[in-house]
Amino acid sequence: MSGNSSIVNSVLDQIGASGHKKVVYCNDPDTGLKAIIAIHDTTLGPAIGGTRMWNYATEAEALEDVLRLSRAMTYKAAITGLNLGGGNAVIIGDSYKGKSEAMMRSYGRFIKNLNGEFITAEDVGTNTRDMEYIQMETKHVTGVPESLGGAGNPAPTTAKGVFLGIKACVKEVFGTDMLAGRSVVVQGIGNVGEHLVELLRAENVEVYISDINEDRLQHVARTYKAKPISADKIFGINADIYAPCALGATVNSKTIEKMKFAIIAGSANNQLADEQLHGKLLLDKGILFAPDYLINAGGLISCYSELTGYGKKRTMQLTENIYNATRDVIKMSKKDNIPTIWAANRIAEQRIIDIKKIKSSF
Ligand SMILES: NC(=O)c1ccc[n+]([C@@H]2O[C@H](COP(=O)([O-])OP(=O)(O)OC[C@H]3O[C@@H](n4cnc5c(N)ncnc54)[C@H](O)[C@@H]3O)[C@@H](O)[C@H]2O)c1
Repeated sequence: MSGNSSIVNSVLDQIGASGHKKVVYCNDPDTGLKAIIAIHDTTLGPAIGGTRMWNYATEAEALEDVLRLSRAMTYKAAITGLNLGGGNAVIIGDSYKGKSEAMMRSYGRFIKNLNGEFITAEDVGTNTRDMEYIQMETKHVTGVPESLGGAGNPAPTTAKGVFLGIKACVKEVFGTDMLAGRSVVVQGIGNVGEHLVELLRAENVEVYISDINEDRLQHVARTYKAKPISADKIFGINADIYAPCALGATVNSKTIEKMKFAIIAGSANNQLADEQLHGKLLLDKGILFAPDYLINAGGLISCYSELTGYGKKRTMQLTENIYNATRDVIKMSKKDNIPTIWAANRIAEQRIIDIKKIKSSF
């Protein structure tokens, strides 16, 4: 009995400490679905966020990931000026072997039961086909194929935003945003990473790539004339920019110590293992960090356009704004001598505070 209550306490404490509104555990033995949906904040609008399918070693690891991812979505929507809240979901399992139509539709029914409080889209381990299955059960899904009236895979728009974030940082560090001759390490060349490699190579950037999927690595290397490197080489390499496009927490005390990069700018969510500690370490070491949730907002913008019926033109306008928004964050960080992630957090939090006030005024 005491063991059970300590588990409950630790889960609820964790949810409370991160400021979450609601966490839903989904279990369907018939389809093998085990998922967690986390809703962080809905001040600005319904919570939106991807569904990640990953083979987590433990449920505790899955919970920690979904809590971190959903909080980041709140900040992403807020700083991008969208009327959306933050949420996210994880499905525990192997996305290559453990997925089925029934599982995705079952998951869609759990989302349906949230009555619009949570809207989902693709993330690591899920794709437009999965969103199509979810849409068979609920309308609260985006990133469905264009042939079904959706905006399609958000990854190309995400990559475009990351590319512009990189340019804004290069302008700051090197005095020009011309990328030719610069070098970038892209870690993870999946949906977003591959598009980013394409954009960088089109500007004659020297691109190093790394991925745990060897076939993909060789394919992308051949297609774009990028240089494959092994995972253990990433943090020692002499390149201008590190673009994390796989999973989070790759910027930590161990990796920062080895880094010779001038800039970190990529698509992965929650790149800093600890925003307070590692934000400060990067500032002290003179490495410019582009806040991940700011520069990877292109995908969210694409999903927002799908929800609101905005066209591609508006999606591109909002995505292009990532360049100036990144410059503004860098400016605030320099003026107040604070890490860029703290500056971004301030801007995002202020918008939520302001909108909360107007919502409670009448
Ligand atoms: N897809 C989007 O529009 C979008 C939007 C915002 C943020 N993100 C974030 O960007 C990242 C990439 O998303 P994606 O959609 O391209 O996912 P994806 O699953 O298509 O690609 C991820 C790639 O990373 C590789 N990988 C995993 N672990 C690795 C490791 N340790 N080292 C090297 N490679 C590794 C995988 O093999 C895969 O090729 C994720 O963190 C995701 O949350 C994606």
